[in-house]
Amino acid sequence: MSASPSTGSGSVETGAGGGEEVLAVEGLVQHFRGRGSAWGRLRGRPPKVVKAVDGVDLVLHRGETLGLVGESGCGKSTLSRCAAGLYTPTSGVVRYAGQPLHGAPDRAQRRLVQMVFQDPYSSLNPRMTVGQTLSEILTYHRLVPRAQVRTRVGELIDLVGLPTRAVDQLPRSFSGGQRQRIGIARALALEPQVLIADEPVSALDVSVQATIINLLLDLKETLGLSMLFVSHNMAVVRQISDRIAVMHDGVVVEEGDTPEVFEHPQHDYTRLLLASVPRIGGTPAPAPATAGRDLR
Ligand SMILES: Nc1ncnc2c1ncn2[C@@H]1O[C@H](COP(=O)(O)OP(=O)(O)OP(=O)(O)O)[C@@H](O)[C@H]1O
Repeated sequence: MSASPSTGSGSVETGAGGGEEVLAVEGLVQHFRGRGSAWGRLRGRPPKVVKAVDGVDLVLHRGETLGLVGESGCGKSTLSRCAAGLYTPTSGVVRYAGQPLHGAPDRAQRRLVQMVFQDPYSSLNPRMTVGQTLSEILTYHRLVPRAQVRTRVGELIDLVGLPTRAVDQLPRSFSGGQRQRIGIARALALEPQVLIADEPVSALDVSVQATIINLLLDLKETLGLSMLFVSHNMAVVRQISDRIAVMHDGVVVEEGDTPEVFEHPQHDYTRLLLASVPRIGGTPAPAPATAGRDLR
C-alpha cells in the first residue's frame, strides 16, 4: 500500500510503486466509545472516545505484500477489520478495485477481501467438522454447484496441507498450526483476491510459525493474491513484505519499501521499533526459519 491518492471511480490507478491498486483506505477513522469508569458514569461524565484509527490513507497494490507494524494497541487490528469490511468506519472509505467496500450491494465483491485471524479456534464452530464448515461457506455463497461441494472441500484441505481425514474432524482435534491452516482454508473458500492476515503466527510455537508463513507465501504466489500482513514482529515483517507501513497511535507514521524503511528509517518511532528488535551477538534475531529462501 502506498500513500498515493486514488481515483475513487471504477477504474484503478497505478500507484507510486508502479502497481495497480487493489485495496485502498482513504481518510480512515475508527473511534470507539469507551465505557468510562463507574464513578464517571454516576457523575454523568461522557465516556472517553478511543481513537483506534485516526485518519489513515493506504493503498495495497496487486500482487504485493504490505507489512503493517506497530506495537500492541496502535490500531493495526482495527484498521485490518475496517479494510476487510468487518467494521463500518466512523468516517473515511475503503475501496476494493476502485469501488467502495462498505455497503457494497453485492456479496461477491465483499468476499474478495478475506481475513486470517490470530486465533482461528475462537472463530470456528466447535461442533462442526472442517468439512461441514467449508461446505457451509461454499453453499451459502454458491461458489460451486452442490454436486461439487465435497470435491472442492477436498481441494481446499489439500491446498493448505491438511490430511484428507481432516474433513471429518472437529476443530479440537487439531494443533494450533493445523487450526491456522483451517482458518486459511476458510478464507480461501471464498476465492478472495486479497488476504489480510492479522498476527497469523503470533500465537504459534516458533517452529510452526515458519511453516504457516511459508504456506501463506506459497498460496499468495500460486493464487495471485495480494496480502496485508499485520504483525508486531519486525523480523517476520522484514522477511516477507515488499513494503512496510508503520503505525503508531492510530496513524501511519512512515511507509516505504522494506529495505528502505529498515536501513533508513525516517521517523523516530520507526527507529524506536527497530532498536527494540531483539539482537543476538550484535545482529538482529532471525525470523522463524523459512527454508532459507528470499521470501519477497
Ligand atoms: N471494540 C472496541 N471497543 C473499544 N475499544 C476498542 C475496540 N477495539 C479496539 N479498541 C481499542 O482501540 C485501540 C487499538 O486497538 P487494536 O486492537 O486495533 O490495536 P492493535 O495494534 O491491533 O493491538 P493488538 O496487537 O494488541 O491487538 C486500543 O486502545 C483498543 O483497546
